[in-house]
Amino acid sequence: MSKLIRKPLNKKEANGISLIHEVSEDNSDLHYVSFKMVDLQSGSVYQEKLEKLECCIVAVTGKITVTEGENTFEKIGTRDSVFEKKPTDSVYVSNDQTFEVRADTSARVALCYSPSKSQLPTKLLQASDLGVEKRGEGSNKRLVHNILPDNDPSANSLLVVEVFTESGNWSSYPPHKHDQDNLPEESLLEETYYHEQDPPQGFVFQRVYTDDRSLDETMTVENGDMVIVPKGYHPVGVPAGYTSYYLNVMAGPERVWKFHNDPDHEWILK
Ligand SMILES: O=C(O)C[C@@H](O)[C@H](O)C(=O)CO
Repeated sequence: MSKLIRKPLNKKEANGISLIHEVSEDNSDLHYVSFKMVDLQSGSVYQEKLEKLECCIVAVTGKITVTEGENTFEKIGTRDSVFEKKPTDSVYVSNDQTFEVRADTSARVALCYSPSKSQLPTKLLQASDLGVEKRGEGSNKRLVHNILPDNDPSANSLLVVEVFTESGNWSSYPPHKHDQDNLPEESLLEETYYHEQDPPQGFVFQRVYTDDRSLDETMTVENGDMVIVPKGYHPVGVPAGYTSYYLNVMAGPERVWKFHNDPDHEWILK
């Protein structure tokens, strides 16, 4: 199996917490992005003290109460399934802060991390304030919820977005990459994908490849899998009958999303 794909851990920890995914510098080739997905039983509490990292706490499903110092955001979260396609609530917590996530209902919570040295205010990223985009045309259409886009100054290095791609469509397509620290031409952003499909027995195909094909992995990605994109193009194809969801986390030396399309396939945009 490719070292870029991760199957759910489903590791039951203490007090009603299950670790679904943990991606970090210790177990991947990533240096900027790290990620945890946890399931919380109703009433359970997840606590963490951040060092020189910032964190976007995404209420993927269910309702949670997030506390950091004097800040309390009660019963946030908007959906029982991502496939309700409603934007959801998140909370930004900066470096050197300690936060707590209490599950008001059973909840799946994404913890999206990247480097941060200059502390910014803790902030609720309210669902109703998120930018929603309908991108693409033909069989290249997708729906994008911008949770922490690069034009939102709430974070130092973190970018978070979720994408819905319907039956028979492609996304992250035409294939693009952002693996060169060469602004204004291209930015260097590592990326992770947390995938779900509806109905859940579905799968999508994702290819991660470089111009010189020194990296060229095509993966069958199933419900709950993660894909790690340290570099290269990373298109996703969705078979007929299924809807794809993925949550992207990106980070790099500059908080700018400036991608470069694969010149072999850019013609489809014309
Ligand atoms: O536009 C899309 O299809 C989503 C992708 O841009 C995805 O968020 C990504 O690959 C970001 O680099």
